[in-house]
Amino acid sequence: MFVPAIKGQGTEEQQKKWLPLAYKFQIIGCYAQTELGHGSNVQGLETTATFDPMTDEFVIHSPTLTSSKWWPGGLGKASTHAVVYARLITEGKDYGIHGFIVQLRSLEDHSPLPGVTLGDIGGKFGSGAYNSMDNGVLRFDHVRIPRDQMLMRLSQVTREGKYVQSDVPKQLLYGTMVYVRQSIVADASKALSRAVCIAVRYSAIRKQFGSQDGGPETQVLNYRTQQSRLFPLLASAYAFRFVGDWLNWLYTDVTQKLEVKDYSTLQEAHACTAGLKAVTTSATADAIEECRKLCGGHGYLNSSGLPELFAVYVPACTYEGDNVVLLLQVARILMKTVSQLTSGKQPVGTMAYMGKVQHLMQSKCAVKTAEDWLNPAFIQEAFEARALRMAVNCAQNIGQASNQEEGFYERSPDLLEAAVAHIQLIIVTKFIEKVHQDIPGHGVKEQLQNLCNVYALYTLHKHLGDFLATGSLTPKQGALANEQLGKLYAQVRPNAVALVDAFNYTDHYLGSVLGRYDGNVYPALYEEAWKDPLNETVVPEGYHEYLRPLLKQQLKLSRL
Ligand SMILES: CC/C=C\C/C=C\C/C=C\C/C=C\C/C=C\C/C=C\CCC(=O)SCCNC(=O)CCNC(=O)[C@H](O)C(C)(C)COP(=O)(O)OP(=O)(O)OC[C@H]1O[C@@H](n2cnc3c(N)ncnc32)[C@H](O)[C@@H]1OP(=O)(O)O
Ligand SMILES: Cc1cc2nc3c(=O)[nH]c(=O)nc-3n(C[C@H](O)[C@H](O)[C@H](O)COP(=O)(O)OP(=O)(O)OC[C@H]3O[C@@H](n4cnc5c(N)ncnc54)[C@H](O)[C@@H]3O)c2cc1C
Repeated sequence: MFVPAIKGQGTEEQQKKWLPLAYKFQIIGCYAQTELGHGSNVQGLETTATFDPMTDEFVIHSPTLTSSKWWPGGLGKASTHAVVYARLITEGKDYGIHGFIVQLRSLEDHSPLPGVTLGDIGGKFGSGAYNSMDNGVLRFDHVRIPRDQMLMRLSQVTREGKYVQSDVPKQLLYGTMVYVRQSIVADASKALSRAVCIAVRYSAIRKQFGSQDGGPETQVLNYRTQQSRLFPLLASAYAFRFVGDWLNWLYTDVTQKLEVKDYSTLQEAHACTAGLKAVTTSATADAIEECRKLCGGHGYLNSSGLPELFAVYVPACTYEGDNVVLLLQVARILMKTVSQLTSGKQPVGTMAYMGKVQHLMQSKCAVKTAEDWLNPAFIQEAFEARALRMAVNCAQNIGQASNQEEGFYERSPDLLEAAVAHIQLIIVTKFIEKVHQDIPGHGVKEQLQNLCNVYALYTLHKHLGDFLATGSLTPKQGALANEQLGKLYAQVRPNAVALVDAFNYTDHYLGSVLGRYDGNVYPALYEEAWKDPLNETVVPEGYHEYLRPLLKQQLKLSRL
């Protein structure tokens, strides 16, 4: 994040100076924004950067305990430099949060520079999976840096100490986070596909119950409950891959527009990266845990690869923006869009469907049979009607409050659900668009169509309350969707293993004895057990100190 921050907020000159050093690992940088007292609320950060016109320097300082930088990855032990986000103060005025390049450690002996206190913040969730990352703590005691180490693409401070705001939106300060959020959506698909690959392969080899006359037991992958839990996750892995590909296109397009000072899609980029990051990471974290449970007891073994994958993945719901905070950002933009509908201003991009407000507010879903749910037009319209009606309902309720902000606060739980509905519509839309494309490979398109319908109808089933409460569907149509879902699971089953083999993960990358390509799980589990350090001795350490005295004492007591 050190590099994209300099790319996005540094001048050409600053990029020429600092990026080659970073690329060649002549310096190691981190992104020091979050503090002990503030993470979500960036504008609440307390670290100060005060301009000293006498020396043409900024004085970086941590005025309070809560201003200590806290969490930045790589900060504790590895980084020599940081992009530090601090309150810019010049001529006695606080201009808010800006980025500054600050050297933290000597390039000679890696010792912290004068005025810099550095360390690691300690162990984290799980069996240490994330402990390979030195998330750090950093405090400044009046550390001086040259004025030209303020990232000056978005705003500048002159030699005399005058603050100058460039003619670019101040939100570009948040650009690095937008970049990382879009990459996290693709990462969600990778993490989810790993977990699903393990769970599907294991479910194909695991047999339990159902033996007839001594014959083989039933593959657990054949149980309807296993399919109804697992196949929506398989479909989600593909859904997140395709929406992640689209989001990368959107991000690239916005970045190109920014180059020519076209800021027209900045808001769309923010809403989509924030919302898709929130929805895909929450779903993926839940799905990895579900995949662990789908593997029964063996899923709880470290050798299954699932506990570590879960422990490493779950902070994705928090880092790069807490998911609730990000969804509320989406909700704010939805409310702004709804308020503009009466002005005649046509919504664009992923909000364009809201322009069909007259139709969508009164449309009646035309589904009459289970098979009708295989028609993408019916799915698309149902998801559009749900999302729009939820947004309009929120806007109407907010409108009844004494003031907008109070209303937004009071209705924030409902706004959260409206934001999720909008983002799920984007994911469904992009999946439908993908399967409408020419897709090579014999039968591949049909399989992806099945998965697209599984993702859409599973999501509809899971959020049926929204669809019924907004009148977007009738209970009968909801039941027909569930009926169709069961038929789709039967169509996915024969290709389930092929659909996870298609991720083409090596056994090494998968890191799971349950997900081995050859399915030879039981010998691998047995072999792996003996590698456990506890098995280095036949009689366990502690026997003589603890077990033997206890056993002897109890034996003696029993003879009394
Ligand atoms: C074995 C297993 C192995 C592997 C497992 C598999 C995979 C692992 C997965 C991934 C690993 C790979 C990579 C991981 C990558 C990164 C993770 C590491 C580190 C994480 C780094 C961090 O966390 S960095 C810090 C992140 N912090 C945040 O996100 C802070 C969130 N807060 C904010 O963004 C802001 O404070 C805010 C937006 C919430 C509020 O902003 P503000 O106070 O300014 O107020 P407003 O809401 O009024 O906004 C003002 C206007 O600005 C618009 N806006 C806001 N944000 C943006 C934006 N980003 N872009 C554009 N516009 C923005 C907003 O809409 C308002 O506009 P108006 O028109 O209404 O004025
Ligand atoms: C593994 C990991 C790596 C990280 N790496 C970095 C890094 O490299 N650089 C960096 O700068 N930071 C990093 N962070 C910090 C991370 O970005 C923040 O933790 C994250 O942005 C969440 O902010 P917070 O901790 O202040 O959460 P809080 O905002 O304190 O969240 C606590 C609760 O408050 C709720 N909440 C907060 N505000 C609102 C609101 N307005 N309305 C409703 N609910 C609200 C949240 O939903 C949440 O439930 C990392 C964090 C982790 C876990």
